[in-house]
Amino acid sequence: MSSEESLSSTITDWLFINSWWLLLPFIMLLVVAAFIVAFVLLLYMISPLISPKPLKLNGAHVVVTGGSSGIGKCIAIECYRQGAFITLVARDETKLLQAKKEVEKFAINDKQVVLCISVDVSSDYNQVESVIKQAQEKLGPVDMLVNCAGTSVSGKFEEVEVDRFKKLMEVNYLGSVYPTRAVITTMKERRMGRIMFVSSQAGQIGLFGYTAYSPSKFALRGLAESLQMEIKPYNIYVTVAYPPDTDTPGLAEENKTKPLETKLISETSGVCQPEQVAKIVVRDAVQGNFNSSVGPDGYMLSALTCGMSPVTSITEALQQIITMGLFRTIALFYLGSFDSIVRRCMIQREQSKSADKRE
Ligand SMILES: NC(=O)C1=CN([C@@H]2O[C@H](COP(=O)(O)OP(=O)(O)OC[C@H]3O[C@@H](n4cnc5c(N)ncnc54)[C@H](OP(=O)(O)O)[C@@H]3O)[C@@H](O)[C@H]2O)C=CC1
Ligand SMILES: CCCCCCCCCCCCCCCC(=O)[C@@H](N)CO
Repeated sequence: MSSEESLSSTITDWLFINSWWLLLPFIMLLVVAAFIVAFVLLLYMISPLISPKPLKLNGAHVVVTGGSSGIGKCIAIECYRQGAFITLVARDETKLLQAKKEVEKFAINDKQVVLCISVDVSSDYNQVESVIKQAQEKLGPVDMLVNCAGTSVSGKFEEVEVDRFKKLMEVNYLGSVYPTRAVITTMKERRMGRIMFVSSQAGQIGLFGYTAYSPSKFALRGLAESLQMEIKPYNIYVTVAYPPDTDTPGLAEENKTKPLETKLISETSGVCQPEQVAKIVVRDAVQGNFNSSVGPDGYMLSALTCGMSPVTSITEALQQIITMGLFRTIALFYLGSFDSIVRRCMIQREQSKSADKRE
């Protein structure tokens, strides 16, 4: 007896059936079921990967908090030159008016408007809600909200004043929650919209000197992920931007008190121009990409820290799946070099301290 015959007879014996072909319908049923299961699984895998329809910026109303300076101002310009109507939000009115003039230079038609609103985005929700309402009355419902208002403090943990920890959480985190809360209901009703949170590379990796700043930027990621899951069925897309050091008045201010360690470590991913950052993050928000990174280090950091964040394209998913192990290996070398920077700086400080004492 051949092995095939023995197998079929074993099966038929076992099932008390004399002719194996009686099993054919069941086998076919099994095959069909397996196909259906595979198809459903594939649909499940693909469904989060379907890219949204890009937002048309021409004629759209874009609100930019922190729009009077640095990255925010460049984001406003980038949207304006694509035909958007802009609301700039910040505290200082003179800076706002100055920025409005700069943005207006990039008009592409004579209907475009730049509106300025002076408010502290972090202090009182009702105030933020009422100014957003005013802006919507003048320029229509908000199509895209860019949460860029923010500030930074760097210094060793024990040297940062205690109230700074609270301040940074208020401005960088709550200052993004409040404007978002003020626009979300209308966006859900209209079943469209984009919300951008400007985090930082320091919102993907905790670094020496950023014990107050990093947590406020990490927090935005948690907010963004949770919110995205809630509002995706309403066709609203969230983008988190992670820029490296960027040449702005904010960075110049931060550099005045930045520890040497923080400077040396941050140099790894260099300094970008705000125009370049604005181009990339606006493009990603328009496309509805959840993640927006700048530069090669930014790309690696984002792939490495994608965790359970949503994906918005098949290419992105494949890149993450393939590169994760490799990038973790590279990251270990970076971490080693950061540790050695910190150790060298400490030794140098101690040596110069003891030299001072001897004098
Ligand atoms: N520059 C960099 O290296 C990087 C910056 N980032 C982030 O990008 C964002 C912009 O940074 P950058 O362009 O450097 O900053 P700038 O300091 O140049 O500009 C900050 C803007 O935010 C506004 N702002 C600050 N606090 C408030 C507040 N409480 N209410 C309303 N508006 C406020 C400022 O106006 P006013 O003071 O008048 O209110 C200004 O328009 C920040 O969130 C920052 O953390 C991320 C990575 C790198
Ligand atoms: C494969 C792994 C690659 C790892 C690369 C790591 C690079 C780390 C550099 C971090 C730079 C942080 C800049 C923060 C900028 C900022 O937010 C402030 N300037 C705001 O004012």
